[in-house]
Amino acid sequence: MSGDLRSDLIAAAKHFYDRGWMVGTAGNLSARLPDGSFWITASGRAKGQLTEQDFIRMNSDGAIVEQPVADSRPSAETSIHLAVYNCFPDAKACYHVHSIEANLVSRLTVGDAVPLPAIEMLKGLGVWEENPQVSIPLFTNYLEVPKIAKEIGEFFAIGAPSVPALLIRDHGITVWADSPAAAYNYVEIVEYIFRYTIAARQLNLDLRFESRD
Ligand SMILES: CSCCC(=O)C(=O)COP(=O)(O)O
Ligand SMILES: [Zn+2]
Repeated sequence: MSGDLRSDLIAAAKHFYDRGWMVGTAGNLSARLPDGSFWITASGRAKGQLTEQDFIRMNSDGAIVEQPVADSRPSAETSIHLAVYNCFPDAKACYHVHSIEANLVSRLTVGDAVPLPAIEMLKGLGVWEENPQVSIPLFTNYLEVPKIAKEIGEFFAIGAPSVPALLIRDHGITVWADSPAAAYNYVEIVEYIFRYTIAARQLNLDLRFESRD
């Protein structure tokens, strides 16, 4: 049955909603099936109360292949999920949430990449280095979502980022992973790092690495 992944998405959305990251219908989640199609949240649904009827199955060309509720529409940000799946063939889940911290961090950054503090939690995003110097790419939040998706696709066509995540300014994060469980963890880790970044800023902490020499 192709609907099994929806239970993972429902549980994740409920958790993210409870954390305050998917309030007021914000955010969208998708998970990809072995045939390349993916379940994605229908647009405008309350993410803390999803049921299996609140999803639409799309193919890799962006066409609807299964629609449990006739008048539902796929997420307004489906083009971003398509861009991610197109750029990262191993991605099996793509999660997008809106948190206050992500929005604040995007305002603290002038350029097109958010430098991440060199903290242990980076290992959870696959960064196993001494004093890692990594960043999350930051994209402009155009009103026209396909324009955001186009810039994401063009950027990742050049090369994969150090971490499986991106930030859209004044909007929110998107992560991708080889399973729904891993995408869930990536959202939690990125949000932790952003909370850390805001707290460090409030304490006037210098986040650059300092040796004892
Ligand atoms: C108040 S949410 C505004 C739209 C958005 O950014 C979002 O993530 C939810 O859009 P969807 O069409 O997926 O419900
Ligand atoms: Zn959004």
